[in-house]
Amino acid sequence: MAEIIDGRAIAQRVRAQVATQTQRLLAENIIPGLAVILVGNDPASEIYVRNKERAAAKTGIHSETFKLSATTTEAEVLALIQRLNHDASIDAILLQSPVPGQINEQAMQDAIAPEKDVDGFNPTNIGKLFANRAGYYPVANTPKGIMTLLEQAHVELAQRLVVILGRSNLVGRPLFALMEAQNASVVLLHRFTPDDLRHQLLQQADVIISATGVPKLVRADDVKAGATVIDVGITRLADGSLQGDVDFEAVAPKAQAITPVPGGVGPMTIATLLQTTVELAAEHHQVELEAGWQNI
Ligand SMILES: Nc1nc(=O)c2c([nH]1)NC[C@@H]1CN(c3ccc(C(=O)N[C@@H](CCC(=O)O)C(=O)O)cc3)C=[N+]21
Repeated sequence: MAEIIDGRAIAQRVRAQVATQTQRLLAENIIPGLAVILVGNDPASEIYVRNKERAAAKTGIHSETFKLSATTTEAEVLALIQRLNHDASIDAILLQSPVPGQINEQAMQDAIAPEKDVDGFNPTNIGKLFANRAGYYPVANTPKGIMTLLEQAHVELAQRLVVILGRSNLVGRPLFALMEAQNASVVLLHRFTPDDLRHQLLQQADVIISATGVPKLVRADDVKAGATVIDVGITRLADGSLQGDVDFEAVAPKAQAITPVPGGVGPMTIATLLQTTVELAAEHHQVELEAGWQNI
């Protein structure tokens, strides 16, 4: 039976580190500031934003949520982003995805100043990630949190085969770059990958990351004995329960380590968002964070 990677417990340790780091910044009169922009009323986004507000408040980060109606124009969102870009009390700006159809999400991501781009969606930051540039720049928090989870679970990546399902800008693409930078051999699959090819590649994988939103896509016969399985998918079923991309009951007995849904990757995303906010604040004020503080 696999080790079940406890995302809540690891997220709790990350948040405790963020709180300690925030206290150090506060002692120097630096208040890390996070602005979240939520346009419209997507129910999943509302839950995410509420959880984030609560977590930020507990760590001492100043967070402001801007709730805009579903009929907000692109010009209004742009004006808000530009105001926050120039607001010295704000270190991190997050535009919650998805946005209503009248708003061009890419144009908004381009408008967020790269040094306040807490999601790492600005092309400048994506370019640095894919070029494996040295120095600090923000990276999307779900993939960054998955790297922390794997490190905490002592999962080796160098020389291993990693198969990622799903090529979103939020998860699959940045994760590909992060894993490859750790000397894994990485394969990025998507909805146009033929089923038989997907099965063949999954069966060889040392690490499987699934981020598709297709419930129970990854089955026991897809998984090599001893593989590590990270489930990023969250689908709310008709009965209100949450289902991941992985058939957990069937896969867990074969895996070396596996994340549950809920309680796996989700809590890490929020903790890592707070971590990135503090890192951006430290960058803006040219404060060195304690060496090794991420070694939770
Ligand atoms: N700009 C932007 N950045 C994001 O990072 C972003 C986004 N937009 N849009 C939506 C997705 C989704 N997302 C989640 C974060 C936490 C949980 C989470 O805490 N999940 C809990 C369960 C929560 C529940 O019970 O519903 C868990 O898995 O244990 C889920 C989903 C961030 N996203």
